[in-house]
Amino acid sequence: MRFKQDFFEQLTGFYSQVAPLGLSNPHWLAWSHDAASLVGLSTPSESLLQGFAGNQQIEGAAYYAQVYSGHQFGGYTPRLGDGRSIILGEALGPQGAWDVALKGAGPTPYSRQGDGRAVMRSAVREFLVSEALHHLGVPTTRALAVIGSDMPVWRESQETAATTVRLARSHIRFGHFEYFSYSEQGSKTKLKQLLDFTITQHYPQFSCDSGGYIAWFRQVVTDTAELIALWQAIGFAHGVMNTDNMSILGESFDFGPFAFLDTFKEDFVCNHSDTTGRYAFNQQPGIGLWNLQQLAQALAPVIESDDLIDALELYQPALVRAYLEKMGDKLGLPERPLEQVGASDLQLVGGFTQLLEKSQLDYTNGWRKLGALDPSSEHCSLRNDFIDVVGFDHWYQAYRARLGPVEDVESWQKLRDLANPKYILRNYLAQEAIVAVEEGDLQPLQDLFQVLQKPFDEQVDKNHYAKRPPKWGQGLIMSCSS
Ligand SMILES: Nc1ncnc2c1ncn2[C@@H]1O[C@H](COP(=O)(O)OP(=O)(O)OP(=O)(O)O)[C@@H](O)[C@H]1O
Repeated sequence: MRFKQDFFEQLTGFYSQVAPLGLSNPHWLAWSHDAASLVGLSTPSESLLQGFAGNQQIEGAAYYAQVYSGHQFGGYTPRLGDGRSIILGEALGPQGAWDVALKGAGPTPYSRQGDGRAVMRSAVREFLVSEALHHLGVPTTRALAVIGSDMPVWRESQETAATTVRLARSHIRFGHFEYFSYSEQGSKTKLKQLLDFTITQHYPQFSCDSGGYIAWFRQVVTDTAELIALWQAIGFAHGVMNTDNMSILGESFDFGPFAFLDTFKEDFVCNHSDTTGRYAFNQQPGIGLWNLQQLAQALAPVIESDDLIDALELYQPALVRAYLEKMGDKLGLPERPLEQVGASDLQLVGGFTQLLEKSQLDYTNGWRKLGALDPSSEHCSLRNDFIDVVGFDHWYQAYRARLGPVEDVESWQKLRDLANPKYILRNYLAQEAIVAVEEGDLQPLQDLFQVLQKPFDEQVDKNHYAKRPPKWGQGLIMSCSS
């Protein structure tokens, strides 16, 4: 790997240098060839293993933990920072540079009471979901590998430590801006420095002046809206949308108790600690805006408030536009100007998801089946899946009216398969793979990973990966202690 160290060299005072503690008896648990190629790597090697485990220095790496703060469950925590993640620098790849971070590499000055470690199950989950989301077409941080070890770590019981090697185009979070806005006692210097760095590195189309700043913020607002629209379309619940978990680049970031919806439930909560449902599935769009409002407040010392407020107005329309575009693809609707069909298309989408919810049907499979039907036929085979058959008939009538004539049904169905994935990372599948890893068998993890890399394809002999959870896995919520 070849590194540049722009963050490290240009933003002194925004991080602490820290050495990883190392892992005993490290071994590869997972490796993503696709992610590895982004930083010019092809195959795993012993020296990479020892390097990523923190047992050996990696040439050119700087080893630092960034400082940031953030709103957690609505309350402001003035100082967070990378408590268990050490960044090596920006690795140069064929399509640009990627931050490489060792998540779970040991304590840092920001660890507070934590041990700086990640347990195997959470490292494997982060690996799988990062790569799964990427292959579903959702912007996300990537995962290059997971290193396991025999090092004991205590959570609710004894587990083993592991490290996820994370790639991110940037690790800058909303919380970085909050930290440098609120902790510098009125000095705008660092906030401006961070803003200029972000723009120069990641938004070269904008200038580092007042016009460029507001153009940049407008872009952040729409990028965030579009990301959340994709989550809603694909049925992904993040679970902990704190502002320190929001990437400034609008990528999915920091995976804890996340879940893809199985049985559709609009207000599904995937996080045990979220007792009020703040981060419920149907709250995500509103929370995205709330988080942007916090970011705007942090930026107020350097961008005019009126401009920030105007930019926030872009959020709702951008989200609706992106959501309707995605759902229109799922439904196969012919394109029409949004002003004409926006409201009725939203009703059509809502009508279908309500039917799914009433009949407790699976979100992903429900859409996949819809895309496989013959819309030229008045009789829909799908109707028997629904309890509310009359409701379904009404909906189907409205759907066909909006669709209009479909000439080539086969091509129409093929296009639907590209919009309605067959394979998602169901919690029970992740759990089965994790249990196998605990028992020393890596095959189920590798097989699952293989399937998730082609989520839209019909894969021979892989139908069981598309099945709804067995009883033990229904509504499975993962532990938050990671
Ligand atoms: N075991 C741990 N030891 C030290 N710090 C921790 C530990 N677990 C979480 N933290 C810190 O607590 C804060 C909130 O944790 P959160 O789970 O949101 O992040 P994370 O998953 O650890 O890291 P990231 O946001 O980089 O993916 C972060 O500052 C994080 O570094």
